[in-house]
Amino acid sequence: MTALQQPLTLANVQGTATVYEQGAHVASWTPAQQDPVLFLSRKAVFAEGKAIRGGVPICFPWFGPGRSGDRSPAHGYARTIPWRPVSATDEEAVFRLTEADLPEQARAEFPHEFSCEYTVTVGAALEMKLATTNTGGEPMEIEEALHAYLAVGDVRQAGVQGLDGVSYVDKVTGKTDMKQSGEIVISGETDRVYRSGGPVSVVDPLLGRTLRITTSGAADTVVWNPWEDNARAIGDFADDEWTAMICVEAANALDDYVTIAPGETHEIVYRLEVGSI
Ligand SMILES: O=P(O)(O)OC[C@H]1O[C@H](O)[C@H](O)[C@@H](O)[C@@H]1O
Repeated sequence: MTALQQPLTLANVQGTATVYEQGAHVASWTPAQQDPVLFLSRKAVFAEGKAIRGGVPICFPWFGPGRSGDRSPAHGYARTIPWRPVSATDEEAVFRLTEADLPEQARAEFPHEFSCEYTVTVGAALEMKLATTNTGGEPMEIEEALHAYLAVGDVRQAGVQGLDGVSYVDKVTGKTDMKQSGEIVISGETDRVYRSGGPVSVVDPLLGRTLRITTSGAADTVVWNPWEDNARAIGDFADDEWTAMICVEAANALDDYVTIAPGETHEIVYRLEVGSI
């Protein structure tokens, strides 16, 4: 496997982030005088064609195995191929991906002309905006997610707030008509597509902070923790790391796929801030 090039570093007085060209993948974000906010596995592999375990993978043009359930690779192509750097300052980096960047097989499976522009803004907040333009002549259906891995002290003690009363699909049990009651407390394998785009807070008493997530253009919030047994089965994830992370993802998945008309642009935005408990 060929190792990835060094990531781009965005550093200013308010915070520092690193972004790999492969996947336009934000691998870390550390606001000034704070601990890292994104989880990155110590077994993450930084190699061409391999998704990085942690940070913020971009899932596109489908999520997981897609709404049909038979798409491969998982989460689409965008996280494993290089994006083109467009511009970079200490605060903002922009990357682009078009159909011309996709491998041949991908173009057969996703036969659309498009331009994805991804803007990462680093400061006291981390903001990621994925703008997808349909540059072809036919309507284009996409699924997508900004699949953020958040670092927590111990996931069993953290609470995810903001989804009380929201209906969700439970991908662990296969039940599609679930309804959240109160805050989410992780007490086993969790893989849920909530039918709401936030705002959501992860209250973390151990690290003494609250991670605040606001999104736009996302119909869903995905919450994922593999728990103990599944963690062991993931090669690029250490056995004990499931306690130190939770994924809270902005998504348009399952029935919430997006249809983009020719010439139109769809945007999904994920904004992350750190607050006190
Ligand atoms: O292992 P990956 O392909 O990166 O996927 C990791 C996870 O991503 C999402 O959260 C999905 O909802 C999960 O079903 C999946 O297991």
